[in-house]
Parts: sequence; structure tokens; C-alpha cells
Amino acid sequence: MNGYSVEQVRTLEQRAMSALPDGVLMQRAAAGLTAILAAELVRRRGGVYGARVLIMVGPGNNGGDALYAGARLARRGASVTALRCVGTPHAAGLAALQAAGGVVTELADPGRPASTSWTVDLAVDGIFGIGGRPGLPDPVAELAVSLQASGVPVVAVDLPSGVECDTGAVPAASFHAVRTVTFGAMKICHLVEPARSRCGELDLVDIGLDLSGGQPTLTAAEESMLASSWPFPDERSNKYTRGVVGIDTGSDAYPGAGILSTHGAVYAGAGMVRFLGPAAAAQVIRAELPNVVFAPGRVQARLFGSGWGERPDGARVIAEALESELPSVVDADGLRYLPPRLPPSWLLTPHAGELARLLDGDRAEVEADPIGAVRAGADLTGATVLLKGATQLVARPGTSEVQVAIPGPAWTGQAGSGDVLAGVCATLLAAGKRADAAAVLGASLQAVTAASVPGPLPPHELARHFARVLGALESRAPDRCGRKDLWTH
Ligand SMILES: NC(=O)C1=CN([C@@H]2O[C@H](COP(=O)(O)OP(=O)(O)OC[C@H]3O[C@@H](n4cnc5c(N)ncnc54)[C@H](O)[C@@H]3O)[C@@H](O)[C@H]2O)[C@@H](O)CC1
Ligand SMILES: [K+]
Repeated sequence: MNGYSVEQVRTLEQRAMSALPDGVLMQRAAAGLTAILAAELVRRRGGVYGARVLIMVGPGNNGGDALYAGARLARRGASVTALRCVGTPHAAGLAALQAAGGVVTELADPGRPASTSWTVDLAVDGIFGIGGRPGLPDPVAELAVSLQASGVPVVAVDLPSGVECDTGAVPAASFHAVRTVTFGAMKICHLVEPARSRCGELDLVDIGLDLSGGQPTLTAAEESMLASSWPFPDERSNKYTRGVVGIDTGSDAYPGAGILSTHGAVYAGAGMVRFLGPAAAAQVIRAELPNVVFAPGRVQARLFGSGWGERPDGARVIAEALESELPSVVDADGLRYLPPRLPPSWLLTPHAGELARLLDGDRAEVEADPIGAVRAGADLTGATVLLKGATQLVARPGTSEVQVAIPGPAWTGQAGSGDVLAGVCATLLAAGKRADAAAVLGASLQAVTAASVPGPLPPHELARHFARVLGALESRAPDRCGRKDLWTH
């Protein structure tokens, strides 16, 4: 699954339109939209005939899609009302709806009571599509609130009006859809929070765009990728082929971070873990994870930074690790002690506030454009960057490619999740995975595991469920000969 920017979608649509008679793409979109709206009406009330459908329209082609779909539903016996919300609606779409028996009304109609109690079966948001600017004019924002208060299900055409298509930000009012029906290609707002949650279920209607050859803005991980790319051990594996992780995390003030990151590394299947952090954490780890070793020695990847707090020798520790040329994960407080330049084999795992500090900006800027920010972080440091949060994004330096991990339930946003995740990523680096693969696979494993348990669970307990999820994934993975690693060196 990939996410495309508005500019990319416009280019793809232009290319398709130049080979087709006028209006064909919109009719394909409307036909796909109608089928999904009809299925929704069947699910909710048993059929289309007699259903009351509100088509909310704006001034662009998004409204055109919605009006043509409304006309098709009206021809199947639905009672369809078009509500003109902003500007002048798509003329041919409006004419088609009226010809099919639909009626037209105005949001700004002075005869309309100020607070309408909506008694429709379904509302269709055809106000703004990819031409939309974020936010809604006040009367439309009030309409969105009153529909939600009346419990009317909203199906969004292409995207819920009000969200920012290219960033996933929702800086002001937007619709909350139960489904979003998009056309040709997924857009960024379908994959990045908080817009993603405003979309509800997603349907992608094929309108014949040719996606081959172009690089999408976002590449989204899926469970099949986890299964085919996870470094499952085989009959030739030993602790060194599986990877030895050296962990220097936690501090006397924050021993928990050391304990949590070690749980992440162990339960993600490290060949061996050497814990080189403070004694307070080591004592607990020794009791809970007797397979962990506490002496320095050979490692294949390192993890630094989680729970360090103030660490006077932090910069020296990281600089020395850099000389060893082993891949490393730097998390949390370790991000304050980075040298000016790192290699792409190093993985940084900031949350939005930490990335903002790295970029010398503020958190709101990162949240307003997380894709731009994660790319900027990778380009500035030279390292691979995993931006943690409700949507977990991964950027490789020197490329425009941004990957998005499988999303997890909201409760995984809790203290300690990032520490466990850093441990998982370090295990994957030690197993030889490229840094971006380690980040995407690690974040996705944590999310898929969280979705498989009745949460919330504390992060170290969640880590104990990794084995079950990995077992299930392995049984679905292609056999070893047919397995294709999607991230190659
Ligand atoms: N171009 C194509 O080939 C296809 C386009 N399709 C549909 O067309 C949509 C894009 O159509 P358009 O480019 O006409 O764009 P929109 O339908 O998104 O509408 C843009 C219009 O809304 C106004 N507007 C945007 N945000 C506003 C705001 N916050 N407040 C007030 N006014 C605002 C703009 O000034 C502009 O006039 C897609 O999302 C999709 O639904 C589909 O029919 C498939 C084919
Ligand atoms: K819309």
C-alpha cells in the first residue's frame, strides 16, 4: 500500500485523462462510490430502495463524484437530497441528480432551522477532495458537528473534508467519516494520523490510474511484508547469526528504560543480549531475564540513550561506538549527544519533541508536517530516522522515500513503549537488517502485537507476546526459498 501526494495524483490523473474521453474518470469514480454507498445502505438498513441520503457538495469535482453517485442511488429508489454547502456545484452532476428525481437545497437557506436534527440514513461528504484546503467554512464546520451529534454516518468522497491531504494534519474542523472511498491511489492523509482516524474504513476504487514507474511519497508496511522480511532463525542459526546486541540504556535515575529496552531486544529474538547499563537496572534484568549477559564482549549492534537523563560521557560513548563501525540505535536522551554526522546504518528513534530539538524547531512544526520533518532529520544527521508517534515514519538519508509502519492501537502511546521498540530495532540491526527495515519491522511488530491482545498492557508485558505473533507470522511466511526480503542492501 502506497501513499501519493496531491501533485503526484494530479499527474497520474492527467496522464489517464489524456487517453480517455472527457468525464470517464469521474464516471468510474461515481460508479465505484455508488457500489460502496449501496453496500453501506444494505448493511445498515437492508437496502437502497427508500433510503434517505444526503449528498453534501462543494464547488469542485469531489462534489461531481458525489452528485453522480447520488443520481445513481436515486435511480435505484433512494430519496436523495443534495445540500449545497460551498460555492457552485458541478453543473452536470447536479443536472444528473435532478433528472433522477433528487432534490437540491442550500446549507445557507434562511428557511432552514439553525439546528437541524438530521434524520437521514447516510450523509455523503463531497465538499472538498484533493483540491481542499485544511479547515471548513464555519457553517460547514457546524454541519459536521450537528451530523455527528445526530449519529448520522458520513461516507467521505476521496477524503474527509477539512483534513490536509499532503500531511495528514487536521489543523481545524473536519468531517469524521465511517468510511472513505478514494480513487486510483491512496493519499497521504489516508495513512498518517490524525487524518487517518477521520477516514474510518478505507476503500480504494480502481479508476485505471497507472501507478507503475512512479515513486510514491509513502510506502506503507503490511503484515505480509513483516512475514516475508522478518529474520526468522533457521536450522543454520546460532546466537551470532541471529545477532548479539549490546545495550547501554537506563541510569540510576531511570533504570526502567534499561529494563524495558532489554525486554524488547530479548523478546524480539536476539541471539544474545549484553546489558552494559547501570547496576540498578542490571539487578532486575538478572532476575527476570537470566539469559542476558552483563560482561562486555563481541556485539553486532548497539543501543544507546533510552533513560540516560544527563550523561556527561554521552558524547564520548557514542563517538567511540561510531569508530567501531557497527550499526547502532540511538534513542531518547542519547539524541542530545550525537556527533555532527552519522552513517545511514545508524538508526535514530526520536518522538516529535525530540525530532524538533534535533531540527532546532518546535514540536508543532514536526506535527504539522511529519513527513517533511522525518526526511529533514535523516538529511541533517546522515542517519536513518524513525519518528515515533501515532503514525511511525521512517526516512533514509539521501532518498525521498518515507516508509510508514503498520499502525497500532492508541493505547500503545505510553511511557516505555519507545524503550521496548528501541530494543526490538537493535535486535533487528544485529540480525543484519538494514536500518530502515529494522525500524519499520520493529514498529510494525509492536503494533500488530498490541492489536492482538486485549490492551492496554504495560510495554514489557506486551513484549512477551511477540513470540506468539512471530510464530503466527512465520507460519504464514513464504517458505525460505521463496521468501523475498523487501529491503536489500
Ligand atoms: N481529476 C480527476 O481526474 C478526477 C477527480 N476526481 C475527484 O475530484 C476531486 C478533486 O477535484 P477538484 O480539483 O475540483 O477539487 P475539490 O473538489 O477538492 O474542490 C476544490 C475547490 O474547493 C475550494 N476550496 C478548497 N478548500 C476550501 C476551503 N477550506 N474553504 C472554501 N473553499 C475551499 C477551492 O477553492 C476549489 O474551488 C478529487 O478529490 C476526486 O474526488 C474523481 O472524479 C476522479 C477523477
Ligand atoms: K470529501
